[in-house]
Amino acid sequence: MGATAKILLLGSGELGREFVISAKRLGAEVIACDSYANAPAMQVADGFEVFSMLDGEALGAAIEKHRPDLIVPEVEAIRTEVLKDYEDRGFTVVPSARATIMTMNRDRIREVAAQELGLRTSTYLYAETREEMRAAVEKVGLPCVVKPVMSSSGKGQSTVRSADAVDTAWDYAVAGMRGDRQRVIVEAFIPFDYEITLLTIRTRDGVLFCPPIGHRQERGDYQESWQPAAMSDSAIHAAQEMARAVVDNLGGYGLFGVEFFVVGDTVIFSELSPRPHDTGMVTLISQNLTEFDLHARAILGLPIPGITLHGPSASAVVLADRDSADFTVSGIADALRPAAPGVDLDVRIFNKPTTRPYRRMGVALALVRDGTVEDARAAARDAAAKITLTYR
Ligand SMILES: Nc1ncnc2c1ncn2[C@@H]1O[C@H](COP(=O)(O)OP(=O)(O)OP(=O)(O)O)[C@@H](O)[C@H]1O
Ligand SMILES: NCC(=O)N[C@@H]1O[C@H](COP(=O)([O-])[O-])[C@@H](O)[C@H]1O
Ligand SMILES: [Mg+2]
Repeated sequence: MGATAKILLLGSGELGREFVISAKRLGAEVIACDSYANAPAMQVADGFEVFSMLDGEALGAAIEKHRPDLIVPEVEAIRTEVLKDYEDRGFTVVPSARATIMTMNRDRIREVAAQELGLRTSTYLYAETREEMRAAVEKVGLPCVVKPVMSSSGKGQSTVRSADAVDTAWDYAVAGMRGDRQRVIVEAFIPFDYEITLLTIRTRDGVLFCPPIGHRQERGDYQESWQPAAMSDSAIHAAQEMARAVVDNLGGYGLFGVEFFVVGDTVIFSELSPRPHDTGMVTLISQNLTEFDLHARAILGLPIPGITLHGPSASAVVLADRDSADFTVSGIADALRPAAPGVDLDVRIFNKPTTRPYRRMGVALALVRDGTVEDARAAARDAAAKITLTYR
């Protein structure tokens, strides 16, 4: 086929879909994998495979069948030991098998950040039983945040505000955890002023940063994001140095979404994704190169001469509210009509085959040429509100 590189994409959601488009524009061939057919990235890829990424045998079989130049994880939940195995046999895992193992397990990345690198994090303890969790909550203090060590997008996460809530939080964490380790992290609740994602790109020519992205989360899941987040120079510098330390420790090439809480001028490391981040979808309108373009260039060894911001920008999510396999999406024309001049609007509709409560089905994007980040946030929220899901 004469492709520049053959990529096996592990996970085929909305982030994968945009990544496939970016990689294909640079001549790559992409085989998209996920646990269900017709996933968003499969719809735009060269080929697809349907299997659970947690099934080590099926994962190995897909790697053997396609013999990709690059294995690119798109979700956290992957049988990562298999990736390590194939890396040892000479395959390239993006950014590295170790990075996928460390970040899939909150306790492992926390140990690297807090113990090995000495970065500031929330106070934390681990627990493997209800009783241990009760003791951990007492030591860490109230309020605190409880999360399964293996989970993402807020699954199994809750905030404990009183001692009576310990049982409910434990049960919720156990129900929301994935993988075979019944273990939670109990973190002191950080009353942050704001939180950011710092998109950090590790390339052969060094480490690059995008302007910081602010975001708002509900139920541990992102609702809106904006760029640039207003931050002091010293806070940006502190976040960049922490992000650099973490990505250099993890190694490999690619884009990482490094999450921080900010209190005054104090920057606290939270966690990171060794791949494009959901809050980074704002870069689909805000930058000359999107986070997906940057990931593709970094892993293909292509130059990134500069990252420029077009102006204050924002993204706002479109969520479903029930389970359905028969629904339509409408209102796109209204969503794309700006209420004011000087505002660019766009949408991404993911075409997921089914809905479920709070499932992200699309995102609205806004860029204001002559205005503020607040204007961009309002424009993105208004556009998202115009998109409706009708269930049949
Ligand atoms: N210790 C904490 N104090 C205050 N808020 C917190 C704390 N930990 C998490 N949160 C809130 O919950 C959100 C989700 O937490 P976190 O990023 O750890 O979960 P996640 O499941 O990995 O999410 P994702 O996979 O979407 O990144 C954070 O962005 C923040 O808003
Ligand atoms: N915070 C991680 C994240 O945003 N991941 C993105 O969501 C998809 C899963 O969506 P689904 O649960 O709707 O299938 C993943 O495939 C990825 O694109
Ligand atoms: Mg997070």
